[in-house]
Amino acid sequence: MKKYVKVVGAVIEKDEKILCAQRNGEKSLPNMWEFPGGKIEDGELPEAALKRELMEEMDCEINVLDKIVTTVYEYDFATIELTTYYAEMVSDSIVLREHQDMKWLSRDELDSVEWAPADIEAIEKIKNGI
Ligand SMILES: Nc1nc2c([nH]c(=O)n2[C@H]2C[C@H](O)[C@@H](COP(=O)(O)OP(=O)(O)OP(=O)(O)O)O2)c(=O)[nH]1
Repeated sequence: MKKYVKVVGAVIEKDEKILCAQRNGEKSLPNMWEFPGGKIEDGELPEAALKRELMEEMDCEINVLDKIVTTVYEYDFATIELTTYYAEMVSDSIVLREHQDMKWLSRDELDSVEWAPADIEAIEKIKNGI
């Protein structure tokens, strides 16, 4: 059976723009865009996992706000359960430690990059202001 992996993603909004991060070319889903975050460890609360991942990946402290949606998506390499949360930055800067690029996009611009398929449901909700 395929691996079932629980993942959290942060939808960080600042000045009406949303932080979008581009995956590394050597990883699964190469060059695709996603929300920063990652796998929940055993016994970890989703919100704590999100704060930890943002520190590890972007050297960025966040406050986790409302949950957006949980989507289960079956890739060929794993089944991913992605839960997205709105979040706000506490730190005022970002250091890209794992992603190859980042962009701040308005809701209207979100379709201008190629999102990981598991993210599409969240993108639709965000575009509709949910
Ligand atoms: N962080 C994050 N991961 C996502 C999103 N959408 C999506 O399909 N994923 C997938 C990519 C990865 O397979 C997995 C998250 O794993 P990870 O971030 O901890 O680890 P990773 O990039 O090294 O992934 P992997 O190469 O081990 O598969 O979830 C998203 O919006 N944010």
